[in-house]
Amino acid sequence: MAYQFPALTPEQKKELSETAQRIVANGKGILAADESVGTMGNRLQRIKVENTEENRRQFREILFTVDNSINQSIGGVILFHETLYQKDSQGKLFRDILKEKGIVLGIKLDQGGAPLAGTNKETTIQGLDGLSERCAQYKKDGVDFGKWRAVLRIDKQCPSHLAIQENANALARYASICQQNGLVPIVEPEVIPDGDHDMEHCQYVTEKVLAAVYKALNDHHVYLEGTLLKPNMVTAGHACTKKYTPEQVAMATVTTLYRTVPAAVPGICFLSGGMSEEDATLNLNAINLCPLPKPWKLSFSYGRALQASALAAWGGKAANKKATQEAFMKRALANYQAAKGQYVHTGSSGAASTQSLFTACYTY
Ligand SMILES: O=P(O)(O)OC[C@@]1(O)O[C@H](CO)[C@@H](O)[C@@H]1O
Repeated sequence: MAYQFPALTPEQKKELSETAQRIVANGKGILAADESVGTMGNRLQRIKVENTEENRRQFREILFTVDNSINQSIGGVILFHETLYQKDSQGKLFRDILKEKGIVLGIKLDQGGAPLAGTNKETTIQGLDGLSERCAQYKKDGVDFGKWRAVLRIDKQCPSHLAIQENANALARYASICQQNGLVPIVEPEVIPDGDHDMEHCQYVTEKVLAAVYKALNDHHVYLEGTLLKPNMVTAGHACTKKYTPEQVAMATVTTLYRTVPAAVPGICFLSGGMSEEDATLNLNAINLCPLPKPWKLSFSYGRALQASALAAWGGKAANKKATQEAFMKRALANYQAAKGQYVHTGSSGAASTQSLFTACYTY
């Protein structure tokens, strides 16, 4: 079939693929600091801090003003709309602080779930209306990548064929719109860990979901070299009684990716999905040591697993800035090492780093 209507110019493709590669270069990963106001409220509630714009700003200021050497382990930061336009206490925009560190700016573009009628409470994700205009504005404001999270659940009759197809199509449409506006799309189809299913069942479902996503991306003429994938690791459900080692998780995860994700994709940055900080690091390390072909960079785009210790150390008090930054830096460094398969667990982790960060039905 002749290719008569190219979607992107060679210059656009070059920019997109260079940006994607930069984010995951040399063991770097992503800090997912794009919690919506509601999600951030849940995080702050755990440490008994009120969910005000000022408190959200203060915590994020502490993270973003960490030592410049953070740029060795963090290649990109995903922001929520509010944060992109916030400033530090000296009046400097967060986005300028991050850019000066050489960190690529990303933005959450999805706008929450809507029910798919006739299914077992499944959803599709909203945010396609006006997306092109939003992307164009964000690009002007210094953003170079986007994120869209679709949620799939394992349950009776779930995920349904409809939910898989509908979410794959929305992800592909979003990815195409991002690329038209010069943003690298992070494609995030998350199979959430709710349920008592075993790891093998998660593998079966994740393979079906990813295969549908890559078919849809191809149908929408998405340039894979200018994308990043943000998948779940293949794990047992949170309530499953059978336990699996990081090596078993790694084998199931890489097998799944090898069967479904084209080698043209430069990087796969896992979400942490409620794993403890330490488990997320150990699993990523095992994934990078897995003896299967791995044509992509295998890195992280963690929200909870990069911020839990830092949030606990902060506790809403400015006086805890140093301890908060140390906790964040420690996790960033550990995951950078894991992205190279060089993490060595020392056994000196704090209590917060081994605590499960699971939230039931984590759908927003
Ligand atoms: O699973 P984690 O690593 O905590 O977060 C993954 C993530 O995609 O889900 C959150 C909710 O959309 C976002 O804040 C974040 O980017």
